Amino acid sequence: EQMSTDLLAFAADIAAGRIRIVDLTQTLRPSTPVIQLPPMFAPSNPFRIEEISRYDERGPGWYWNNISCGEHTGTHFDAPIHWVTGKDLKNATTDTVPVQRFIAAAVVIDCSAEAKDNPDFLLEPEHIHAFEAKHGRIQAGTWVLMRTDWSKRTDPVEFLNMKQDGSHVPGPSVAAVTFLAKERDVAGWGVEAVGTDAGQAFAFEPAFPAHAIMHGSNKFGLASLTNLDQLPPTGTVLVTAPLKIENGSGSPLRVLALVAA
Ligand SMILES: O=C(O)C(=O)c1ccccc1S
Ligand SMILES: [Mn+2]
Repeated sequence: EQMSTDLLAFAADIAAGRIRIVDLTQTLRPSTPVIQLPPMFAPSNPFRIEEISRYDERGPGWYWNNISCGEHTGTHFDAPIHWVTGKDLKNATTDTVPVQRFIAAAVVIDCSAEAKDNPDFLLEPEHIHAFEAKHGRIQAGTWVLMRTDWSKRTDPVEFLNMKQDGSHVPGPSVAAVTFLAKERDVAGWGVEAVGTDAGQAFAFEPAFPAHAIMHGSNKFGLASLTNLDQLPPTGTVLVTAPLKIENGSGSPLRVLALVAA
């Protein structure tokens, strides 16, 4: 097929605001919530930033910091190698996934009303069918983003919503993940919550289906997204390039959405 885009005209459209860039990234700071696992499992470290110098005796002409955090912190990318189901896949780490896969179309399924009433709301195939009836079939290689407005919960306690029996945050059912991975061959699955699976997904079969099935099918995850309410249901192009960490399972990243103005 002939290339359909004049790249310089595309750049001019961005500069002129004819293409809007929406930042889907949460600001990364020490208070950024990280996934809460049961105490028997090793935890992910929170984000840390320590000043090296700030135009002072430690470095008169410059300001810089040391930073550290788990790969799965804040708005982050899940590579297929992250889950045991993807452990034998080729080109499945952050440094080996073909970069062609880091720019792709996206659709947004709005579940904000349902999630407002029920923190344990699960996206089911019926919701996907209703979306497609209205907006057309989800094309192969497209990201599917679940809008829940969960990122509006700026208090980390509210955002994690931990109770005695674990976290209560929305996500996809096993059937929905299976449909998206197997019947629609999507690029990956993205959410606003701290992780791509629902808070109670440890009890699903298979457990953590958005990880087990998406990564086992060589697909990606995006977690802790924000501003999905600024995107149309279809027509967005996402830029999702993680840090090129050798053998990395994921990384914090800046997720940019390109939308026709
Ligand atoms: O990938 C993640 O950030 C994530 O959600 C996760 C990470 C490790 C273990 C379980 C989960 S559920
Ligand atoms: Mn992750």
